[in-house]
Amino acid sequence: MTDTVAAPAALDLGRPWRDGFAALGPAFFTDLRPTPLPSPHLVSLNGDLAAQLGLDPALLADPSGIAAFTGNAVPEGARPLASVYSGHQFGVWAGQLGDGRAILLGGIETPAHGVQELQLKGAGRTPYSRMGDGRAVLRSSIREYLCSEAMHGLGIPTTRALVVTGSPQPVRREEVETAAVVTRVAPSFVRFGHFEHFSSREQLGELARLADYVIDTFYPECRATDRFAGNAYAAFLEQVSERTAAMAAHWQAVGFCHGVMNTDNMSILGLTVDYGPFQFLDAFVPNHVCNHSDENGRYAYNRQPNVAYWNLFCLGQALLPLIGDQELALAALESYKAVFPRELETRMRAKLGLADAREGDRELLEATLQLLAADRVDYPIFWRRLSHFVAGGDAAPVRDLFLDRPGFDAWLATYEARLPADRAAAGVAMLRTNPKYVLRNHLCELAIRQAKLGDFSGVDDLLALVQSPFDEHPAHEAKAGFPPDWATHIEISCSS
Ligand SMILES: Nc1ncnc2c1ncn2[C@@H]1O[C@H](COP(=O)(O)OP(=O)(O)OP(=O)(O)O)[C@@H](O)[C@H]1O
Ligand SMILES: [Mg+2]
Repeated sequence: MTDTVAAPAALDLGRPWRDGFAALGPAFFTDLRPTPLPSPHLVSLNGDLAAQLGLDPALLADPSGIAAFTGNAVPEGARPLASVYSGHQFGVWAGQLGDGRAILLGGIETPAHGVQELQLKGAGRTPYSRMGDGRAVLRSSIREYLCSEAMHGLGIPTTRALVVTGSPQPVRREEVETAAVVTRVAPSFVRFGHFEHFSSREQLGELARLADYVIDTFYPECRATDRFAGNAYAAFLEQVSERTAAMAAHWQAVGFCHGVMNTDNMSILGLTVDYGPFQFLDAFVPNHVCNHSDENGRYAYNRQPNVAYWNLFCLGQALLPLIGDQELALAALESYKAVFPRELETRMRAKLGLADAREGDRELLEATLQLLAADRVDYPIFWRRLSHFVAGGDAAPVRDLFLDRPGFDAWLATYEARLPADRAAAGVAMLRTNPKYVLRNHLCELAIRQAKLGDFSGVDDLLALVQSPFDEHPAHEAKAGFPPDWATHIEISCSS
């Protein structure tokens, strides 16, 4: 008699699966199953998101759930696949890339959020892995999981993260680490790079098919537009430009550095996607570069808005065969230049507690940022302390952040004169705009160190904090404080 190991029963998520991306056909992906990992275990489960998706958290955390979200068993009804895309990396055409370690399970119908796709990141090699091992390490998976939810908690469009599982399987990076899989959730994982792929190969039928799918599913208003002489593809480019502008404005306002804004990491839905070497600013250093692999500082914090436009330009070029007229494509991209500054001003005005727009606001904002940059003031702490001051507190905790006290006093006088009459109300609004808890690098680092020792409580604690970043969490006061000195020495690279 031979030993047979019974395959784990396929998990039934209890939600209908919908063929969205998969219906595009085989030119767009390769059907394949994830590669199993040994002895999988739960690292952290996002119960809030599970509930929003209509999934039973207990089911996800039981052995069949862990097997499914590690890629060891395919859920009933899912159709796993890896998609092909191309892209510009660090400003250079990189040719074909694709999901080298991400496997899409498919889309599920949710009770309140339409169809949401589930994707496993780190689920094994695919035809697009090139030299890679198809894996993600525990460290980077925890960072992605927490940051997705931190962005969502801040109201920033993003892919979400449902669960992280880990395995003792060694994975070689700068040192030997262990494997993990993060399950991401989004209405679609289509990137600019998907369009660039088919356009660069002059596969115009596929290009149109992809654009039509994305427009009909996510931008149906483009079909009925009277803009651009009714050109739906130009209207689509304009919509994507506007969403990307809104996303970039959010990033700048909150002090988020993405780190790898390659066109293959730009979502066609304007979601923040691919959390690798990201960082939330500690000190306000406008040209801060968070990715240690980015030697030329292409993706520095203050370059992100221009890079987003550059990336949109690549998308525009890719869509040109469909739009059919270069002038129309350029006109569609123009919206970025109008929407980004408007969105940024709106966000920054909210951070300052200014409900309405007035003459001189731009100068006030410029002066604020110059003062912060000159003294490399801690960005989140400045805004939070300012919020408390406006809500009725003392100015001293804000003033203490600056070396240039006369400069600060002069700024404060201008600012106070501009504040609305109802300062208390402005202060309350500011406390809901300027987060107390930000997923700083050192907080991730501490939770990761603990997780590597098998204790995942630090991950769960941080998840709870970043999911309600504007609330007080008295037991975690220290996590709202200044970063320790060692935080400046944390080196985050593309290695993940
Ligand atoms: N360990 C790996 N194994 C296989 N392919 C990889 C690996 N790491 C990255 N890649 C691939 O290299 C390309 C660029 O990687 P990048 O770091 O932008 O993406 P990623 O972090 O893997 O994934 P995503 O963009 O889906 O979040 C992508 O095609 C990606 O799939
Ligand atoms: Mg990527």
